[in-house]
Amino acid sequence: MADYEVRASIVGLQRRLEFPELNLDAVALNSERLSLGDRTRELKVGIAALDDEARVAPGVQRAQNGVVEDALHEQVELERADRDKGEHCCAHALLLRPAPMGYTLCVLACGTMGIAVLSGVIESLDAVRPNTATKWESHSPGTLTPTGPPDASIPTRFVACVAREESATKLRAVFGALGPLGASVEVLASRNLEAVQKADVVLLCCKPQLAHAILGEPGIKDALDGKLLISILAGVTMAQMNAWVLPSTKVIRAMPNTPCKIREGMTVVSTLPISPSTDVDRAIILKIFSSIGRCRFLDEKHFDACTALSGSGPAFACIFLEAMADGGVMMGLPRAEALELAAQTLQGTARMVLQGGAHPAQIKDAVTTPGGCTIAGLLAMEDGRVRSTIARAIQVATERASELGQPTKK
Ligand SMILES: NC(=O)C1=CN([C@@H]2O[C@H](COP(=O)(O)OP(=O)(O)OC[C@H]3O[C@@H](n4cnc5c(N)ncnc54)[C@H](OP(=O)(O)O)[C@@H]3O)[C@@H](O)[C@H]2O)C=CC1
Ligand SMILES: O=C(O)[C@@H]1CCC=N1
Repeated sequence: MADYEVRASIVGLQRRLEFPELNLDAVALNSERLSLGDRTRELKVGIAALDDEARVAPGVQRAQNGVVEDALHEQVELERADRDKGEHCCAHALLLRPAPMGYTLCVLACGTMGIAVLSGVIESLDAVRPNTATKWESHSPGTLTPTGPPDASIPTRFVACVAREESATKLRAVFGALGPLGASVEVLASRNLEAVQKADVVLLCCKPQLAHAILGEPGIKDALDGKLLISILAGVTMAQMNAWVLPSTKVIRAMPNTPCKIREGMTVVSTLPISPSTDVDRAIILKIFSSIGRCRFLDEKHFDACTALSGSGPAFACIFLEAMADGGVMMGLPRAEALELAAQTLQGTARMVLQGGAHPAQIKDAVTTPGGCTIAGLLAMEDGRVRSTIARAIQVATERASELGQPTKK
């Protein structure tokens, strides 16, 4: 036994003990190495001993009382054949994991939406708005400005991965322009496995038809083991994704939209399955999406409709916006002013609904003077069947969303 301990000490210090599954950064057979102060937060430190709790206890005690108070403690029992002696030995290791200091968020396939979400999150972390209340499901817009002790549900390290080097170069410029935190984003091209390995939480933002191939790349399944995988893909179901990853991977769907980029997004998140990590996962998801707009949970069965309404919605809203501006231009308004008037009018009206709680019909009626110009315009719109046209657009888009990421019908 003693031989083993000495050997463990030497091996441990020189090449991380012979327990690779522990992935220790340092090993202590006594408390000396634990006097590393704050550096222990960045290290996984193991105390190993052999079947001799008495010898471990003093070091453990000191560690708990002093240096890494809030570290996560985990008792692990190890068995190894002692090759020197041909014996089967047992070792106990107490792992002192670093206190959580945030996590690594990987945006896998960081295109239009990946950039929108990641830029929004980074800007929210950078924002200094001391009096802004934390925003959860029903408030907007929000901020992730960290106050007080480090929050394990806030991302602190970022990896973005794309297919092509030219996209990576573009991404570095886009994120670099956001300031120091943006510049810290690690951008990789064609290195999906490495990106996923580095991550604690993966936001999958590829085209729906690419998901199977990307998740099926060698090593990706294992790299996702136990991790939270948030997919923003239209049409690709949880059942599909669950079949493409290990059972230990926690798959969630989210449907954000492009206004996330300016932290005015609308994101719907699928209801979380109950698991030991539900609360943590919920906090992580809310911190991401509430920081970049509104966020609400809905059952997955509604996802195709949400994809059409809020995912595609910015495109539909812009048709209406452009049309209003065109009308102004037709009547002689300069283009820029017409666009400003239309955009601010839509924004103000939407805020009356969201913030003031007004019903759209109330707002419409309040504007509509009997015999006035508004009713004249409204009737012209009804003649053009604007309402049913817009509603049908959502219907058709929903139907199309349900086909995305599905095998093509012959
Ligand atoms: N656009 C929107 O408004 C919304 C889109 N969505 C969903 O988001 C997803 C992405 O859409 P969007 O952002 O518009 O798409 P983009 O085409 O803008 O982005 C796709 C990204 O995938 C990368 N990519 C392609 N192949 C690979 C690969 N093999 N490995 C890693 N990365 C790869 C591309 O990299 P490269 O540039 O190097 O080719 C690009 O960065 C879709 O599933 C869509 O349904 C959801 C809500 C709204
Ligand atoms: O058009 C699309 O397929 C994606 C999904 C939602 C918005 N854009």
